[in-house]
Amino acid sequence: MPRTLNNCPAPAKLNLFLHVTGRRADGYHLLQTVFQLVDFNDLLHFEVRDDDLIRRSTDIPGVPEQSDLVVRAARLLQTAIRAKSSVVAGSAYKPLGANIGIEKNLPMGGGLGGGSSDAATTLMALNHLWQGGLSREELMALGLQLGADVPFFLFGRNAFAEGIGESLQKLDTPRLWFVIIQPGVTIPTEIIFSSSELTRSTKPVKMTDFSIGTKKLFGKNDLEAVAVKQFPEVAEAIKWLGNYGDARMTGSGACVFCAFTEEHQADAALKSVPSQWKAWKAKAMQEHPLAGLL
Ligand SMILES: C[C@@](CO)(OP(=O)(O)O)[C@H](O)COP(=O)(O)OP(=O)(O)OC[C@H]1O[C@@H](n2ccc(N)nc2=O)[C@H](O)[C@@H]1O
Ligand SMILES: Nc1ncnc2c1ncn2[C@@H]1O[C@H](COP(=O)(O)OP(=O)(O)O)[C@@H](O)[C@H]1O
Repeated sequence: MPRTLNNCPAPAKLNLFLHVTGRRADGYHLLQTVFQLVDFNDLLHFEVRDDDLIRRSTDIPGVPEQSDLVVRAARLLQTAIRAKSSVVAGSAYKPLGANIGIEKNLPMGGGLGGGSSDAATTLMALNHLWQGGLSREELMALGLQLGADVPFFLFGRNAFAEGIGESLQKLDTPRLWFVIIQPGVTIPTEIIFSSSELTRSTKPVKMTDFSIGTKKLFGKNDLEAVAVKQFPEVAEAIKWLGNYGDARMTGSGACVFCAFTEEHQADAALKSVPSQWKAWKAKAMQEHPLAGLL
């Protein structure tokens, strides 16, 4: 049985569009979105411990170990495996622990789903190392307890999502290149969703309305209007990137992106990004790099 899994990617997602179609009784918003995986990622390293401790071996400024989604994901998985083993074996099950290292590349509060992706990678890697035997569906249900974006990363394919993001249908998306700009602000998701100015009644669309290569994949992001009003930096980045094409915000921001059909077009845009902003080029991926673990 392997004891370590190193260099496990936790890729970013882009919301190619994001419509808010309603609100649930618990306050969570009903969405329709297209999730696109891209090859810009955090890197996680896992080492099995024989005791049942979960330790984060690298510090993430601003994220205490106990609230790190990676640590919370590992604990949740431990509990789920313990519950499953007691049903199956009915005997002495000894839970394992893990040391987890995180190389954080994805900006936090960026709308790239970094924390959620880290959590999903942790569930996939530790389920494998601990030989937990949980199915993809079981892991997705666990992931939803950690955040609305987590099931998508476990689903492992680009998707049309509904509900709060947990109802997923696989969708083939164009093989595009993206330039992503971090406009220098961090936007907590709840600030945008709790705004009285948020449009919550966009008319639902059908997945069959989409086809590869049409502009329909790139509808609007309902969260963008609220974000640009409160954060002029986001408006400025969208305006600048708009010189190269259809620029928009991903998720609840703050990052903005623009799609290109050719890599050299993305390179040209990236080269001229003003120096006050961090920016990256990323390629569309069809599948999560760890999909094979499940
Ligand atoms: C907006 C999206 C779009 O993909 O992405 P991000 O911008 O965060 O990456 C997601 O729906 C975010 O998912 P995630 O970041 O996992 O959100 P959660 O931790 O579950 O929720 C954070 C807070 O946002 C609000 N929230 C979140 C999702 C949703 N469908 N409705 C909501 O109202 C709730 O107030 C919740 O307390
Ligand atoms: N491993 C983690 N990586 C990033 N953020 C984390 C992590 N664990 C917990 N968080 C918390 O989740 C928040 C949202 O982070 P992130 O997922 O990167 O942004 P977004 O939801 O905008 O895509 C962070 O501000 C941070 O407080």
